[in-house]
Amino acid sequence: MTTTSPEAAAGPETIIADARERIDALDDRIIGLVQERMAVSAVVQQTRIASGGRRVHLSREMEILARYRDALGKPGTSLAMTLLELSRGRI
Ligand SMILES: O=C(O)C(=O)C[C@]1(C(=O)O)C=C[C@@H](O)C=C1
Repeated sequence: MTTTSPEAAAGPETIIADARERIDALDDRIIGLVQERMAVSAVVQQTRIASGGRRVHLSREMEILARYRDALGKPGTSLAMTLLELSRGRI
């Protein structure tokens, strides 16, 4: 008797449509997390500015860039730069 996985039985169009649904759901969650990150970052920046500091904290940004690069390689650095730009605006 041969066994067939549900994926193999489904056919390529169904597999692709199902996977795209999962990708859309993941993107919704990622966008929500980015928006949450922006809101939390705004709290940090506003608190620092209100106590006489600057909006930007470069050594903290270096830690974040290194974290993303270590996890995702060179494109991770670009992703972290985009997240930082979304969170604190352009510098
Ligand atoms: O961690 C901080 O001190 C922040 O202000 C947050 C944050 C960030 O979005 O990660 C934003 C601006 C700073 O330049 C560094 C980091």
